[in-house]
Amino acid sequence: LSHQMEMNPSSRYSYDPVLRWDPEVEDYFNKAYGPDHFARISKALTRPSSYSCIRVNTVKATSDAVIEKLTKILNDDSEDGLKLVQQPDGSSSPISKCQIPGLEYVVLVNGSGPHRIEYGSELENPPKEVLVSRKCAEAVLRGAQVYVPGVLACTAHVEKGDAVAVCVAMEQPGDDGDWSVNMTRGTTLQGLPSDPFYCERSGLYIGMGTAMLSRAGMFRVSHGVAVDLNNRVFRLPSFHNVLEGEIFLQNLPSIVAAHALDPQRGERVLDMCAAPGGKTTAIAILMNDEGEIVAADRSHNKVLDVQRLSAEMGLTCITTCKLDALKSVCLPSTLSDSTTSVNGDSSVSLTSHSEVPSNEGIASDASGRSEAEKSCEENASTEQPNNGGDNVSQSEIRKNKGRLKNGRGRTQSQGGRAGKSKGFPPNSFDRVLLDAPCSALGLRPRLFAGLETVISLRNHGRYQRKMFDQAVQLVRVGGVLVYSTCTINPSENETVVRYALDKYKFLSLATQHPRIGGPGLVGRCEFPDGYVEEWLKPGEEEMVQKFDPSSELDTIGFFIAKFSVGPKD
Ligand SMILES: C[S@@+](CC[C@H](N)C(=O)[O-])C[C@H]1O[C@@H](n2cnc3c(N)ncnc32)[C@H](O)[C@@H]1O
Repeated sequence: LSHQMEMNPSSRYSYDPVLRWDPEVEDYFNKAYGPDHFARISKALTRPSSYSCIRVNTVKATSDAVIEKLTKILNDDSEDGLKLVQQPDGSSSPISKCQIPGLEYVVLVNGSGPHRIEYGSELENPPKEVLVSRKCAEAVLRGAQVYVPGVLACTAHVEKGDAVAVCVAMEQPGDDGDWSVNMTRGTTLQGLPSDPFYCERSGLYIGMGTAMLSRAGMFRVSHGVAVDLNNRVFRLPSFHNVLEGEIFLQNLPSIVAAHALDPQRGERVLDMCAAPGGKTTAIAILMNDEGEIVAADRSHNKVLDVQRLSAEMGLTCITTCKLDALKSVCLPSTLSDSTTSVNGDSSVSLTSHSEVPSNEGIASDASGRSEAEKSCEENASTEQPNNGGDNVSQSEIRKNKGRLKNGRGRTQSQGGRAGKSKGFPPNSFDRVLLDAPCSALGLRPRLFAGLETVISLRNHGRYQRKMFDQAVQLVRVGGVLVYSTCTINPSENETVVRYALDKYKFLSLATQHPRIGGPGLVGRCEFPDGYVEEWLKPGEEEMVQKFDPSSELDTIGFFIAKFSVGPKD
């Protein structure tokens, strides 16, 4: 295949990635979905959704006002990011209100692609190239620019202003079975078959652009745009710095998860794995900022991200704390007198910055968590769509901004510190959201999935079941518990629901509004090693929402289960 692509420039200089899976994982997903369906899911994962989804902060703005402002920006020649999505004939606007009942405050901005790009590729005269990391390419496919840190290699003699083709360096299998990108940053490409990654980057070209720096500059400076990618395979808007505080870029299923919780004004809600706060703020807006939402996360720095986002959106009903979801429940006897009350809850104490390890990585290692737990957490933190820049999350951008200007709200009032919680008494919340850290195998676009094994996938499920055991104790009788993930892996979705329903007889699946996702998987799976996994029972599949990346809705892969909590006795 590589040889053919080498000989045929039009297939070499194209975008047609094949997602690599661990063979046992591929077998498992083939069994779960059927080979054809899984092939479609796999293909869909390599592409971004065809639209961006914006949740309007209705506490500050209306969707009509936001549409008007975005349209103005779209027609402003200086706003390159949004101009990208303008229809070629300029006839119909790419901006519209979501038509799903109850989600009219969500604004959709259509992108386009895949486009055929003319790379000017003659065999004797190949285009100059810039090779970027996979993470950089995934961000670029979502609308980001090509930033300097993402560049790995470049053709010799590239000067500022040159036309360059941008392609992706993918992980390759090594002799030891591990995957890696074996390339020294700064490598010179010749455009010849003898180049590193020459065959491997066939079919992995994401656009044509203008070099903003010379080759030497790309590897000398530490930040800035390396290539202005003005001719892209996928054209999606970048909302970097656009209408801050009034809008939040969020995947549609995440917005639906907040609706599934059905929070009511004045209630007390716990968001157990809250950072960076996308669903927390969605819940707060549904509650019209009335009541109390406790937003917890085990990472101190990520808790600060939630604080910043809440402040930016002007939401005051959100209380944040650093808390390990595996230790969320405390018995009243464990509450010491010395704890400081935050929003009237004596189980939460403010922690001085010095008490919190400054290096989360070191803290994590010291906590003795398994590799699966750690990778689960790292993956999950990328759920937020990132159109803002290469390898720089929106929360990172916000953090930097926070350093420059002091926003109002809790960030300031708590001096940028996250209160450390000792947990909460049983039955102390009306509703709990467990948006669990997961393998993130639903996120799009994804160009590589080879690192997960069937064992790591099962371990994610084990970690989530432990969190569920805590969550279920914290919801009062008559309350609601919502469990969600951004993965297509049944071990983290249907299997967790089966576990929950079998173990806690007082739980029942509840109807979700809106319900726009598809059904869950019914049945069981027997693995070659004898391990058996149980999924849903007939009748339960229509009660959950499973967002299929290959379906017409064109969303990320996502799963939502809603439970009503009956008498616990
Ligand atoms: C899927 S993300 C949450 C996304 C968030 N709900 C949102 O919508 O913006 C999962 C989060 O779980 C956190 N996390 C992982 N393990 C945790 C634990 N043991 N306790 C609390 N939080 C944890 C991670 O730091 C990460 O921020």
